[in-house]
Amino acid sequence: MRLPESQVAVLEAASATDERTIEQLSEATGLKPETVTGAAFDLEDAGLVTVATAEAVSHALTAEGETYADAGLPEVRLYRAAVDAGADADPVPMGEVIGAAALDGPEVDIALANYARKGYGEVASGEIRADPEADPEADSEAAALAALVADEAVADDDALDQLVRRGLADRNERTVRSVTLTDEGVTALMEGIEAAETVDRLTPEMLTSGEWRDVEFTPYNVEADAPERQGGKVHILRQTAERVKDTLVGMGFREMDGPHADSEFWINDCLFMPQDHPARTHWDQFALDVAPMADIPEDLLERVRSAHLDGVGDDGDGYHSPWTEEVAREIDLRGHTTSLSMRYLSGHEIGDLEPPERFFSVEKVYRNDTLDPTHLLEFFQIEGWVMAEDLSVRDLMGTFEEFYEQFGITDLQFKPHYNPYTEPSFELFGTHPETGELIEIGNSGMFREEVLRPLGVECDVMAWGLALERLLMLMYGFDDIRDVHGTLCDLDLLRETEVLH
Ligand SMILES: N[C@@H](Cc1ccccc1)C(=O)O
Repeated sequence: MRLPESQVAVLEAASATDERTIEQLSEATGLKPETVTGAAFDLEDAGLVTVATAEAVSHALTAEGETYADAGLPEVRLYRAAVDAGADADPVPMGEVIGAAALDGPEVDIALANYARKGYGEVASGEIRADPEADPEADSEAAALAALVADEAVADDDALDQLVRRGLADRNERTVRSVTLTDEGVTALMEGIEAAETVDRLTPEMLTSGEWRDVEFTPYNVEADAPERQGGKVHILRQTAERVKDTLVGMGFREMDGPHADSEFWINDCLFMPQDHPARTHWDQFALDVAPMADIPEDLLERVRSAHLDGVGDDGDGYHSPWTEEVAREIDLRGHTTSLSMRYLSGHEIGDLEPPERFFSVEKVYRNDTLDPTHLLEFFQIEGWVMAEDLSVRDLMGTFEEFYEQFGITDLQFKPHYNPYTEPSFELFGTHPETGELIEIGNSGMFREEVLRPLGVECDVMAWGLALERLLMLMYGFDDIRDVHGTLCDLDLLRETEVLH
């Protein structure tokens, strides 16, 4: 029988009586594990070996686990310190024992929670008691921890599970394949096997010398285990942002850009947000301690000031509240990209605009929110507006329906809303594909006269700010935005999520 060299090597290293793992065979033959796996599968196809598959579980200490392996589990340290302080006879003040146990920060809570659970004693009204019968030497979690450090097998599954639950160890699973010779394999070996020299890659030398004509090529085995390679790829949020941009360009929009740190004038004042109104802090913007903005167009500044103080039009009315240029010139990180819409609509960005016009941006905004599954301190807003004669709310709704449909979202819901700068205003909602919950995906409306007049716009403008991350949640079913970006992101999720087209 003639077989490729690698198969001959594996066959010779395998045994009819003992299972040999791919790892062992790789060591015995000097071949790479993936080559051995490929050869083993080919030999199995030829009936010469069997390949068995098993899941092997192993545990490795986390950094926290390593710390406790050195210093001792917090609850054990607490018990020892309590006994030293005499708490096995009479209760002792907590503070004293915690100090003596050298427990610090979160370790205190960890120690207390596990102290009671393991029956080391109890803590009540600031005093600690230690059960004289308890034996820290018999602590099964401490024993499992010590065994893991020493690289020894741990038989106590409950203790291991508990370490994993406490975040002190990680559980790893991997597939282990083992090879055994079949009767045919043994016979073939006894009859003698000739190694056919095979070639696994074509080289330029083989081509020039003509040697390629005579060699035997190793067949590809696409099922062979191979090391996983993580190539770089464009972040899913960025991919979606690009798709949103393409979609809006396809709908006839042009892109706006502008400063992330901008004056309150463009962020708030142009939007008819009174300077002393909670709406100004409602954005909870990040204020920057930098020089105020000097170059605000004087005529526009004056018109905006007058809109705030006296209102717009004959029967207009202002806010009757203080308005100062100083506040208007202060710099914040923008809490929305509506600042860009103001810059463009004012004519100061790319000159005066004639209706109809459509603009958008997909850009970062910053808000001092509390982090939770649907909020980050920075996120991407899909800003947009349409300037035209005689726009109605139906145009606004129709535009959203057309836009979201491109992303497979067809169940939009609208809720009346209030913004100081639009009338009427609507919030948009979509249904989360996994949880079925309605989630807010955007805010919109028709800019009011008090916004448009000072900007010098004489026709209607409908506008919106949509959250890119929320769109992503509806498209992919993500339920925690912190998995997708920011410091807590889930790299495996990002690597494995298939891109939707
Ligand atoms: N600025 C609003 C969005 C919006 C833009 C334009 C008009 C209406 C609403 C927000 O951040 O929520």
